[in-house]
Amino acid sequence: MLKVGFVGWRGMVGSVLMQRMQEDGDFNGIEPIFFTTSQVGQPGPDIGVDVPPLEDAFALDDLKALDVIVTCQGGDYTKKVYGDLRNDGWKGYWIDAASTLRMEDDATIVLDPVNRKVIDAQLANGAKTFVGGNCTVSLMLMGLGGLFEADMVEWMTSMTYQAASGSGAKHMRELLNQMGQLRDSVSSELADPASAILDIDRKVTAAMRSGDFPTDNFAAPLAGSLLPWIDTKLDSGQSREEWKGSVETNKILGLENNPIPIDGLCVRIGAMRSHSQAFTIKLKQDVPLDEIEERIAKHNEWVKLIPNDKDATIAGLTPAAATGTLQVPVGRLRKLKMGGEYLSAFSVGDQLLWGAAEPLKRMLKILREQ
Ligand SMILES: NC(=O)C1=CN([C@@H]2O[C@H](COP(=O)(O)OP(=O)(O)OC[C@H]3O[C@@H](n4cnc5c(N)ncnc54)[C@H](OP(=O)(O)O)[C@@H]3O)[C@@H](O)[C@H]2O)C=CC1
Ligand SMILES: N[C@@H](CC(=O)OP(=O)(O)O)C(=O)O
Repeated sequence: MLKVGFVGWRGMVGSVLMQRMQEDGDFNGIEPIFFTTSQVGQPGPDIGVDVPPLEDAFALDDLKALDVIVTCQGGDYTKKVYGDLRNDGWKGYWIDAASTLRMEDDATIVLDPVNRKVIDAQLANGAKTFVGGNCTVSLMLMGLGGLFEADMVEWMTSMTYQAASGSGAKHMRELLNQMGQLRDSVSSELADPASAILDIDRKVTAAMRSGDFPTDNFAAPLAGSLLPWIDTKLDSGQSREEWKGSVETNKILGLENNPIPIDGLCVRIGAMRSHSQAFTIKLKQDVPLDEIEERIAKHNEWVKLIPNDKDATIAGLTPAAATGTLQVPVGRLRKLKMGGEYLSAFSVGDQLLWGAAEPLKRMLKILREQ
C-alpha cells in the first residue's frame, strides 16, 4: 500500500483536495499520513478513517519514509524541503501545487485530460516530480484543449479576469470587507428610492479612496474596481502571471522546442474563486465554426459549450455559474471581423478545482494505478 504524506492539507487548496479525495473515495487503498508546519501532535483531519496525529513537515527522516508526498503548503515549503530530500537520496514521488519547481527540467506539469501522454512518457522515463500548473493556464487548456490537440492554433492572446482566491484566503476576506464597506457607506441613500445616483457614486468613490478602506492584502481597492497586475514584473514588461501563460502552456503540451506564441494581460477582478478569460485565437486555417465547436466540446467531459447568445451566456458563462463545479464553460465562440482565421472565445472555471486541487488528485490516482 502506498504511504502518502499530505502537507498543506488544511489550507485553502489543501482543503479542496481533501474534499475531492473523500468524494471520490481516494483515501481507500493508500496509507495517508498528515503533516503540519505548526501543529505537530494535534489530531489529523476527519477523512472517515482513523489517522495518526500530525507529524512534523520538516522532519526529513519521516518524509523520506514516504512513497509519495503531496504538498499544497506553498513555494517556501517546497524550497526549504525538496532539495534536501532529493540530495539525501529520497526517490519517492513529489506532487506539488506550488509554482517553484514547474519549469525545472525534471518536473512535469500535470493536467492529465490534456497531457496524459506527456505524463505517461515521463513516468516511463523514471520522472518523480509532478507539479500542478498555474490555475489560469490549466483552466485555459481544459477549455480549449480540443484546438491544441488538433494543432489548430497559430498564436493566441488571453485577457484574464482572475478571482480573489488566486491570491489566497485573506484576500477573499478583504474583498468581501471592501464590498461591505462600500455598501455601508451609502446604506441610507440606498434605502431611499428618491436619492440621487450621482450622490451615491460620489460617496462610494470617497469611501474607496479613504485611508480606512481595507487594502492590507491587495494594496488597493478591488471591490468596485480592478487591478490590471498580478504577481511580480519581469524584464519583458510582462507580469509573472502573463509569462506563465506561454511557458507553462507549451511545457504542458510538450512544445518547448516549437512553442506556440501566447501572451496577454492578467487582471484581478472582484470574483471570489472562478477565473475567466477572453481569448483571441489566430487559427492556422479558416476552419468552420461548427467544426471548432465540436473539437472543443468533445475534448474532455468537463468542458461545456455555451451557445453564443445572451441568455445562455449570462446564465452559464459566469463565475457565479461555474464556482464549485468541475465544469469549464466555454462560449462567445465566433469569427472576428479580422477574418476567418481569427476566433474569439471566453472561458470560466473554478480556480481551486481544475486550477489547483484536481490535477494533483488525479496525478496521485495515476500513480496508484501504475
Ligand atoms: N490559492 C491558489 O489559488 C493557489 C495556490 N497554489 C499553491 O498552494 C499554496 C497554498 O495556497 P493556499 O491553500 O491558498 O494557502 P493557505 O494560506 O490557505 O494555507 C497554507 C498553509 O497555511 C497554514 N495555516 C495557517 N493558519 C491557517 C488557517 N487558519 N487555516 C488553514 N491553514 C492555515 C497551514 O499550514 P500548517 O497546517 O502547516 O500550519 C496551511 O497548509 C500556495 O502557496 C501556492 O503555492 C496553487 C494554485 C492555486
Ligand atoms: N497566481 C494565481 C494563483 C496561483 O497560485 O498561481 P501559481 O500556482 O502559478 O502560483 C492567481 O493569482 O490567480
